[in-house]
Amino acid sequence: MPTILIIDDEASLVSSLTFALEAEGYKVHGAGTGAEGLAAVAALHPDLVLLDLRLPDRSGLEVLEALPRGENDNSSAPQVIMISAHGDTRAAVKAVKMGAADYLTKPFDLDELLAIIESALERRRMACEIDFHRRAALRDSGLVGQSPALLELAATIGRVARSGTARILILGESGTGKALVAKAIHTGSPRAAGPFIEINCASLPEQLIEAELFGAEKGAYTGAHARRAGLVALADKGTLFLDEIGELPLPLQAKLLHFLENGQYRAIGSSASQTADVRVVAATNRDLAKEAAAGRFREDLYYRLNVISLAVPPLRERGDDIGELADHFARRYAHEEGVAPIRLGAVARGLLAAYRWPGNVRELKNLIERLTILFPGREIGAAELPPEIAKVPQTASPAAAAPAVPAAPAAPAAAPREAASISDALADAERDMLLAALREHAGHKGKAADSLGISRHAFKRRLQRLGIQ
Ligand SMILES: Nc1ncnc2c1ncn2[C@@H]1O[C@H](COP(=O)(O)OP(=O)(O)OP(=O)(O)O)[C@@H](O)[C@H]1O
Repeated sequence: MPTILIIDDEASLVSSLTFALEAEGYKVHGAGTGAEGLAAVAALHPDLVLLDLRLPDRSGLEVLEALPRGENDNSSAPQVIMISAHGDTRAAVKAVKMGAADYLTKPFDLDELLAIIESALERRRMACEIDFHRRAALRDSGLVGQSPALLELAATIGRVARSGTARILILGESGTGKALVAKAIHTGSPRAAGPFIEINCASLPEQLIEAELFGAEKGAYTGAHARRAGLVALADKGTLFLDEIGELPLPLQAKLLHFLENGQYRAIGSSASQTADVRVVAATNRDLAKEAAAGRFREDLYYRLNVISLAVPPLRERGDDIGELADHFARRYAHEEGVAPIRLGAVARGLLAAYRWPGNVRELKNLIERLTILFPGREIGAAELPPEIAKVPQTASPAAAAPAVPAAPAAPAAAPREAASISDALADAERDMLLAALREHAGHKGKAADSLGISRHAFKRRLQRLGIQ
């Protein structure tokens, strides 16, 4: 049952409207002043507010300004209908420009009021529904974050996924989550029951990528001991995700173009054409238009791939997502390591928010993993953070919400090379701790793991990752 709040100082109007609206099945509350009205909105979270333009303590426009807004996906904001007296029309129109759903001039007809209320509530229901679907799509995709930029991305993913065939080019800096976006497109598409196959075009030399993509006959090249199916064949009825497409060697670009144009391809060493029903989603952190202009990427392939392009924003433009992602990874790594999660203090949160994150979510994820190992269960302050983050200049990001940062020389804006040095510094610290624990326990891994408060399995995984024999 929708809740309506009437903010009006005319007691007789409030009581007659309350009577009429309750008879229509609404839950109704009244408030006689702007202050009372704002308190009632905060306490009752009404679905709709009937707001008089003239109130004893302040104007209706001031109250409207102080109410939660419906923008930025805040679908819980109430719909507002202004009630104006004769001669107040200009103010009422201004209210609509400020976000009110509609206005009525006294004296008004009850049927007219009911029709306006119903259509405003319908609008709110739709906003809530869209919001619900966006958030559900985000949850299912595994993309953590609630920033307007991410919600917008989730909405676009939902729209583009539906077609099931349109090719999509995902653009964004390294580590922003392009692979997760590709997976979300697959999961939200009619191909969801089919396979999702991923290949990183930068990971293999040319001939191996060709064999990987299109398959090869036995003996087609040195080392091809058996016939192998390509990923294109494996992705039949599903989605093929070509990560780092900008790195695909030129001769292979021609073969991919041929496949995109007519759905046909040929395995290495085979004379027969094969077909596959595949949706191609590609991703790159390069400016492909520029690469094409420079002759390093085929222009025709670029246009074939770029039917719809989708930009994943860098982490530094996602505001509150940084804190939410940090908490998410803190819980996840604590669970994996079998330790208590690290806690981020206010200073650490401010510093993380102000840092530029050249390696984006991947860099944040790695940082939280290392902090979990080094300081399980501890509160993280500036001292526990790597110097590049602890010393971030306050002006580093316009969105920076950094609290007082310890006096530090203004460091230049962080560059990828610095990110590598953060990782190196943390890896060194981790290596020292692991080796010290091993030495202390005469090479006994179980005891060394116990002394660091992590499981034996986690301990061995770390040794392996750091290449410690
Ligand atoms: N919004 C997010 N929520 C949770 N995890 C995320 C999010 N974005 C990225 N990640 C994680 O960060 C890491 C990097 O993401 P991903 O590999 O998708 O980035 P990418 O843009 O494809 O990087 P590259 O261009 O280097 O291939 C992954 O482990 C991914 O799971």
